[in-house]
Amino acid sequence: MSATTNVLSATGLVAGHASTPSVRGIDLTITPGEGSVGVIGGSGVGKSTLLQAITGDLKLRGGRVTFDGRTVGRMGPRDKKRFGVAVRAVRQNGFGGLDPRQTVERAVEGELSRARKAGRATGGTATDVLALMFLEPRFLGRGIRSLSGGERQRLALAAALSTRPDILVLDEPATALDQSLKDAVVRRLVELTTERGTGLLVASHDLELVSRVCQTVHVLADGVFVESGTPHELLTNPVHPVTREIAEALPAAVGAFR
Ligand SMILES: Nc1ncnc2c1ncn2[C@@H]1O[C@H](COP(=O)(O)OP(=O)(O)OP(=O)(O)O)[C@@H](O)[C@H]1O
Repeated sequence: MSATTNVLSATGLVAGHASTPSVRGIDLTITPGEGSVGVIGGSGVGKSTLLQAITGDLKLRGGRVTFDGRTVGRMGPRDKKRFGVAVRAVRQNGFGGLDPRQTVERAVEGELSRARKAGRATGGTATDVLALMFLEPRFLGRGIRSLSGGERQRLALAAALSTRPDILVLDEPATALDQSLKDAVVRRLVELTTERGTGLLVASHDLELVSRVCQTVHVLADGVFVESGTPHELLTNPVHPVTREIAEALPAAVGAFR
């Protein structure tokens, strides 16, 4: 895969659920193999809305989203199918596209089978998929609905990773995890996406997480990007008051990034 294929790009994106759009004039590019992009901002600023708009799950009010040069909202069935496999999203509190009525094993097997049919090299079993996110084989027989929030979050991440997408879009990927699991999950995410050249877009209110995963970070406030930079730049020299507030709220223990 060359660095210029399978690029997901938003230009002048405007989107929202209510009458006033939550996000406006957003420009964003995720290029597989060229580092991860983070969107940081407080509660309700529009992070999930932005991610839904970028993945084609929410109609745009303005602007354009393209994947590999094709406009996402206007794809024919073939391109749409390809897009669905190439760009995987794990929503906040979601099931990662898995059917919550199924057992973990059945859902993961279905996922692997779809990925194989789409020509994605999965080369593993359902047990291997669970191991990606430190879930033991004993979970295979469990119903997805019966999982705890943290188990479900890790299953959704593992399932998305198992299909080897070109781009992974994650909305608050670690909110349900305790600190030690969060550390392990973040390390694994960085390791796998770096090794595979997966483009990663992560939205979170958690600057520590975003700083550890992303090379470029955009600060979202009042629906617009107010500042962008590397995590180090935003932490050491925050310019916008919102960035300053977020940086100052970070525990001193994250001094490695300052
Ligand atoms: N389905 C919906 N219908 C109406 N309004 C919505 C809907 N989903 C989100 N909103 C509103 O859109 C705005 C942006 O919400 P969004 O979920 O994108 O924010 P967020 O930054 O992801 O927040 P959080 O960090 O709390 O999850 C909020 O005012 C929210 O109440």
